[in-house]
Amino acid sequence: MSSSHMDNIPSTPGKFKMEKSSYIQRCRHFSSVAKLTFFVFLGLILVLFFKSPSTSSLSSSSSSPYSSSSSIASDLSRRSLKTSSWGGLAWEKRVRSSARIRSRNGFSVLVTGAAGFVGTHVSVALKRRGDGVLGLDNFNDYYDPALKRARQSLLERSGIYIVEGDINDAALLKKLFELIPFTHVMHLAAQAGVRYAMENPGSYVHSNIAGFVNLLEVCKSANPQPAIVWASSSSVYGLNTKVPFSEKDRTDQPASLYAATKKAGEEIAHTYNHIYGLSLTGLRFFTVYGPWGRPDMAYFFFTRNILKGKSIPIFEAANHGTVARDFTYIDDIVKGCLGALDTAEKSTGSGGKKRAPAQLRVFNLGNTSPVPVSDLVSILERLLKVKAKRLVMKLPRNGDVQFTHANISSARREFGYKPTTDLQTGLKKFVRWYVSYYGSVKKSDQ
Ligand SMILES: O=C(O)[C@H]1O[C@H](OP(=O)(O)OP(=O)(O)OC[C@H]2O[C@@H](n3ccc(=O)[nH]c3=O)[C@H](O)[C@@H]2O)[C@H](O)[C@@H](O)[C@H]1O
Repeated sequence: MSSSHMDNIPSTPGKFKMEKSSYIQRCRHFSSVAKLTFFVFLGLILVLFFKSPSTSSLSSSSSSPYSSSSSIASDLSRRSLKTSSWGGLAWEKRVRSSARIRSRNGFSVLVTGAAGFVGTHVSVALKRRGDGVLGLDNFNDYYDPALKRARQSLLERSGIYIVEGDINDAALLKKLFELIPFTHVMHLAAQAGVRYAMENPGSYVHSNIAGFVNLLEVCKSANPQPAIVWASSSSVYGLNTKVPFSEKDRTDQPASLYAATKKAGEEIAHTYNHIYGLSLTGLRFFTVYGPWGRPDMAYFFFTRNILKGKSIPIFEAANHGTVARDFTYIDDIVKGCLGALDTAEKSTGSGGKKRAPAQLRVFNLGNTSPVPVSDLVSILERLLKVKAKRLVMKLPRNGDVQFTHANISSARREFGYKPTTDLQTGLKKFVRWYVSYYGSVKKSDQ
């Protein structure tokens, strides 16, 4: 445990050593054991002090309910900038090989969050059509990292290498851009989940704001600057009541910190586009589901709990009001991501300077047909052939909105986005995957 604490002192080991050596020199002037003890004690306090910003940015109940970990120390280590060893000729060879373009006019794409749900699917699709793909992921334990490792194996089989590191690690990002002149960045690394933001607000700031800024800083200085497509969220519509949600609607009333950090991302994108000429496209995903999905999402843990005979909490709004989502199937989202990449114009800056105005876009990627959560449960019951133990409860005030509904005309116009999978069809594919992945579902204990 203590060695991992030492490992976690972010980017300060050199500084720490310097303090230690000057401390030793100063010790020579103090002969008494009492003074020595005092300085050792002071040193310890200083070390704790320098560690405190990263510590205090995380709430005390920071472990994820979706992971097996329950200690703050574990959370600190997963948020650490420490990157598992990178560098060296063999590593560079893997990076280059993964990013090698194999089709005429193909892209070379850095996919952040490549071991995540959407990241895995997008990476495979890009590779399949001949683009060079390099993944980046910090493999944090917000939810079961074994699932992320399984996705990694899947990508490995397609020839995609995932560099293990955090988007806050500027040295690593710079190195990757030194090795590969990425034409595009598909930025999907984020702290997801609406309700978890109340438990661990710091993780949202770390990944969705600080990490995004760090990535943009590296992109703006890269030569050539890549075009960036990144994951925003339907949650930015917050308390907006006008339906369906259009990109022109107001997004200044977020209902969760998650939504607020995604909205902040959109404003940050504006800034980097304005100052540095970075081409930026934000995609507002609407409750994406499907095979290899996220275990923290309702459709996923409802499935698990129904199969285990456990009750599932189904939220309803005031006066028995329906809670509904514009659930969007992963394959439709992948098409939207590729469409956005294909229509992204080049960034216009170089050497960290803007040369001309650059493209700045935001698109809804939804399904355009909201489904009540209770209907989602009915579909799962039919597919699983098990009756759910429904526990209907009031929509908690923890960031959830009552409904979402996407207007997708903008994405349709720009790149022909047209979702084709209804919830019944998509959930059927999800359930088939779930059963094959977890084997005998009765035994599954994720
Ligand atoms: O579109 C987005 O941008 C976001 O989509 C997703 O958020 P949500 O739409 O909230 O999905 P999800 O948690 O699966 O809840 C689904 C429904 O089940 C209801 N719900 C949930 C939990 C529960 O115990 N009971 C319940 O009824 C709940 O009220 C809701 O109506 C992503 O997680 C998020 O990262 C972000 O990408």
